[in-house]
Amino acid sequence: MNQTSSSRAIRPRRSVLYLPANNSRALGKLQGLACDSVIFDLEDSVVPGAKEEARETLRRFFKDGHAAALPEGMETVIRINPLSSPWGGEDLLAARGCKPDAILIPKVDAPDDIVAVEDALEQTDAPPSLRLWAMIETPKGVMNAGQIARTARTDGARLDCFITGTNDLIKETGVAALPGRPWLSPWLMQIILAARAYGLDVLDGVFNDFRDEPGLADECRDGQAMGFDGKTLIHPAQIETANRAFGIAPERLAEARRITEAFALPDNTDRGVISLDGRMVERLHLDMAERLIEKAARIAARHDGDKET
Ligand SMILES: CC(C)(COP(=O)(O)OP(=O)(O)OC[C@H]1O[C@@H](n2cnc3c(N)ncnc32)[C@H](O)[C@@H]1OP(=O)(O)O)[C@@H](O)C(=O)NCCC(=O)NCCSC(=O)C[C@H](O)C(=O)O
Ligand SMILES: [Mg+2]
Repeated sequence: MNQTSSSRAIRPRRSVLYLPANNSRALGKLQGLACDSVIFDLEDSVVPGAKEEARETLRRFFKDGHAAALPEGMETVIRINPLSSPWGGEDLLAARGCKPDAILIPKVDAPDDIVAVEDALEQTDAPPSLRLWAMIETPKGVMNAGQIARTARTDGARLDCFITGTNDLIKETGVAALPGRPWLSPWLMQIILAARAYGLDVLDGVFNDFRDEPGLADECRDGQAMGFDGKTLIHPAQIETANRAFGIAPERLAEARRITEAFALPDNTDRGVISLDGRMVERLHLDMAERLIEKAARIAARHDGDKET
């Protein structure tokens, strides 16, 4: 069955932090961070000569229980190198052995790149709960985004989330990296549309200037308005800004509650459309309000978990 954006699982992915898998100091910091997800990177932040060391550091991190001890609800993702690269096969085996929540495939050009990883995982009896995330960051990836997202419809599919790789897209296309992303945005919107057509989450690319908080806040605001679920990050200093931008403001939550309460009134239970404060409100708005309330509850649960640790 096709999963639509209103039926997909709700999982806060406001702030998704990359961390080079061979950076032990950064790994040691994770426990105290409030990001919703972490991506342990074996790809671009690790030079070829350090790939094996990075895999080994990651294996130990998971084996010694450090991943299990992360704050409740923090999702763990491992970014492997492409299967077509000299490191991809070993990375996939190492990632599978770590048992993260998801494996992130970079530079996905076409559906076959997802299918190849799914097939390889089948050989290892990977549990059905292991998800796949895909980076859309090449011209072909953008052009084929709909077909790639469509693989999520097949039986046993693992694809769950797209990430836009804006640095690679800028490199591959020569598009200007300007504030407000005027030329990049049409491609980002295309990726968002493809993800939504098949019920996937979709995350915005990184903001490289990690000391420019106002710049990050602007880009997060734009990303949220474009429809992204959250932002990928490179530095702990960026987490709070992303959590705020992709979180749920009290006014939005209050409005959602008013919509659910209005539809629950005896006069309105059988009505498809009602009037609220001079505005038309339909059942699709009720669906949106219910999802927003559930998402707010999941975010609150994340923070309760943070307090306990
Ligand atoms: C960008 C950095 C290299 C900056 O590092 P550094 O100069 O060490 O920063 P600070 O001195 O300000 O760090 C302060 C402390 O915070 C820890 N730290 C830094 N970054 C992280 C992190 N990502 N996760 C956890 N902890 C972190 C430092 O260890 C310091 O701690 P301490 O020493 O105890 O004081 C660095 O931030 C970094 O490496 N970031 C991640 C880079 C990365 O993963 N890049 C690849 C993913 S982005 C990408 O590929 C985009 C995509 O594919 C595309 O195409 O767009
Ligand atoms: Mg990239």
